[in-house]
Amino acid sequence: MFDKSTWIKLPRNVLVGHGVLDQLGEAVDELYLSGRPLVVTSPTPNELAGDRVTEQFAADDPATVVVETASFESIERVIDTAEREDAGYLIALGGGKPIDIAKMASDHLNLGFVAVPTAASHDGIVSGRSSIPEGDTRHSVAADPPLAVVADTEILAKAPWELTTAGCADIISNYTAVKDWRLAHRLKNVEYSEYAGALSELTAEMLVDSADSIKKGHEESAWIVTKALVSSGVAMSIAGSSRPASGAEHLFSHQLDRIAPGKAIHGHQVGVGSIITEFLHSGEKGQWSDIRAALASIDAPTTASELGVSDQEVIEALTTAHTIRDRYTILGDGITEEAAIEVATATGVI
Ligand SMILES: NC(=O)c1ccc[n+]([C@@H]2O[C@H](COP(=O)([O-])OP(=O)(O)OC[C@H]3O[C@@H](n4cnc5c(N)ncnc54)[C@H](O)[C@@H]3O)[C@@H](O)[C@H]2O)c1
Ligand SMILES: O=P(O)(O)OC[C@@H](O)CO
Ligand SMILES: [Zn+2]
Repeated sequence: MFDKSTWIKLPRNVLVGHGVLDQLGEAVDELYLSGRPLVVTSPTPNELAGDRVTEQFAADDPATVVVETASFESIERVIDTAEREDAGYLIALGGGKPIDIAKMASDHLNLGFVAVPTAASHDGIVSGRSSIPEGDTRHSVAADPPLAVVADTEILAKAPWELTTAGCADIISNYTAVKDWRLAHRLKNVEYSEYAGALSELTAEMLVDSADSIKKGHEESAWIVTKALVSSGVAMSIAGSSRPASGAEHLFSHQLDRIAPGKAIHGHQVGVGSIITEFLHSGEKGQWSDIRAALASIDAPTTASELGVSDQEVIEALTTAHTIRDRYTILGDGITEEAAIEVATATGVI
């Protein structure tokens, strides 16, 4: 008997481009949401674009809640505000933090939410994944994706450049994530989606092919990376997990978040992780140097010192990364300290 089934959750409206923020009201109208919108934002995005968002919903008396940290306390505050203000849906305005918070809160409230990213910093801004630190856990969990994404490249292009290069590096890391996924499929019978794997790889390839156009101050950079972030989010939705975009390089990054908190940002850490894990996959003659060159060409870090972490922190993250999640990767049951030093040295990371 044929017994396969799948449920792919995707945004309905995705607007990317110059000035599309002014079409937010129109994009929301098409979703048949009702009631008051609650804008979930953080201080800088609120200053930059809060009024442009709320004025489009003036007839529905919008409310705003400003959050600062990605925490369960922030999610509680959004839930309480939404209940108190009788919100009908949420609009997340900002970088990854307000979007993750709104994603989790809207899941809890059974309300729809719309994402208005102001930074193209990682592929969580469009995906069905949310990442809120809980105890020792740093990786994402499933949460319904936004019903719509309105990504204004004029705003995204003015965000700090390192956030855009982090978004690019998060996409480049898809190369090794897919290698890890295939490995887990071969060795551990982990379910693999050819469609999601191919889309994720293609997304990384297209971004690298466009690397020459990714330059500070060019709005086209925001356009290229945001389209890639959407595509990577779709790959995760097809897979029903973050597997197409998260392998050992992400385990390494999640460990760095615990060992050296606040020193480097997600995309930059996974980029450096990807150089290392590509070497582990394919050896000296593999494509690790292509990944390193692609990262360098878009101004993303390629070494521990550029990340602002110590060599010892890199080694500790590498040797312990396999323990943090039930996700088989090239790190297998763990690599020794000697192996970690060797690969980090051979790739010039330390
Ligand atoms: N959901 C996922 O799958 C996923 C994946 C990776 C990371 N994350 C999470 O995302 C968060 C990191 O994302 P982030 O770096 O976007 O965080 P963020 O929302 O804190 O934004 C980073 C900084 O950039 C500022 N900013 C945003 N847009 C700006 C703009 N246009 N101009 C000037 N400043 C601007 C913000 O005010 C903030 O200070 C972390 O909490 C991380 O755990 C989630
Ligand atoms: O599930 P994780 O490992 O948090 O990955 C989600 C996202 O960062 C993939 O780019
Ligand atoms: Zn990521």
